[in-house]
Amino acid sequence: MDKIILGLPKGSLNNVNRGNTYQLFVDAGYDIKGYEPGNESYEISIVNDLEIKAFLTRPQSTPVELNRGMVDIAIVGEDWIREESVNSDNSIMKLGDLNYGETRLIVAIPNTDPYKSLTDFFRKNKSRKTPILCFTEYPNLTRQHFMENEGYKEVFGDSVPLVQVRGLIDGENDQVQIINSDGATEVYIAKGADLIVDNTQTGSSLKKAGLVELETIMHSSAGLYSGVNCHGYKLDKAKRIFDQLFGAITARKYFDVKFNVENDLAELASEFLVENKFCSDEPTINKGSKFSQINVLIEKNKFPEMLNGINRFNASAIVRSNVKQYIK
Ligand SMILES: Nc1ncnc2c1ncn2[C@@H]1O[C@H](COP(=O)(O)OP(=O)(O)OP(=O)(O)O)[C@@H](O)[C@H]1O
Ligand SMILES: O=P(O)(O)OC[C@H]1O[C@H](OP(=O)(O)OP(=O)(O)O)[C@H](O)[C@@H]1O
Repeated sequence: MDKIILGLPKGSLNNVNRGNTYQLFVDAGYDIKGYEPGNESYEISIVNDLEIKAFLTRPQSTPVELNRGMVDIAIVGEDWIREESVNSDNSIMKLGDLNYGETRLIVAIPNTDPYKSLTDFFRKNKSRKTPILCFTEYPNLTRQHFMENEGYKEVFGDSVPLVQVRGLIDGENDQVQIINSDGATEVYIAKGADLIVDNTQTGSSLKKAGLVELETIMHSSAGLYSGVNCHGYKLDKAKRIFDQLFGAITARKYFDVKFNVENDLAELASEFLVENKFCSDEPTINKGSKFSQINVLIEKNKFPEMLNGINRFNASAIVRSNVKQYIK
């Protein structure tokens, strides 16, 4: 049987301070080699799951690889999937969101500009002689967003903004030019651009460049996606991989807590835990000669409240551990 081919992201989605995909695989129980952040190889091995063959992919190119069947599944930000899908239907399917690598794609301008919105920007630039320049890594989403903007429609109607990707130029409205950037997009404002469209996470890059957000185009986070070749047993396998990864993500929100109460208080303590939803289905009770050990999986943010609550049952030997995997 052919192995399922998995694309793993290079860049921010495998950066210890941003979206540590490597750590996610480790936490999910995969013995993964060649994908350590900052030291990735092009071929990555998952030693304890030989049904998977993994390659490094650049998120920008991942949708193309999924659409052409070069990889069967991949982890990538939704922003790149949408950028690829603007002008055509594709066969990429989202297996599920992984809730990290969260960014927003935004339109930004210099913080000294007077504009209140993109509509305001287009209205106030109606009569200018020079073209409006916008740099971005996401020219398709930018063009779509501009064409849906009230101000753009008022000034330019249905005329399609010009898009330039290196030597390739498309579109008719050369008064609004959207130019492809390969990174460090914020800097284009200092070099003479009017607008940029870029993703932001903490906002520090925008601040450093003296820019402010005008509006949000979309929210993005990392997800597992399948491509044109992912059918039958590969799709089943893909779903199992997603569950295993998502189990590790879910587990990060939980503690595994054990404590002792005297046997005659065990039932009351258990009822208290169920009533307050301080457990998954129900607490597990291990009865000893004098004491019962009670075990619950509890959401981290509920732990302090639970600790207060179990005081009344004279809880002792309270042990709290992190959870590595929780498939609900
Ligand atoms: N600061 C960030 N924090 C978390 N995720 C981010 C951040 N910046 C970008 N991302 C997400 O990571 C994915 C890849 O981003 P991007 O295309 O900017 O490449 P990159 O991570 O900078 O790597 P490269 O060096 O290959 O360009 C996108 O889906 C994006 O939303
Ligand atoms: O809001 P922040 O926390 O500052 O993060 C956002 C920045 O991170 C990414 O850039 P990256 O540093 O990967 O460099 P790049 O622009 O060259 O892609 C992204 O393109 C933004 O510029």
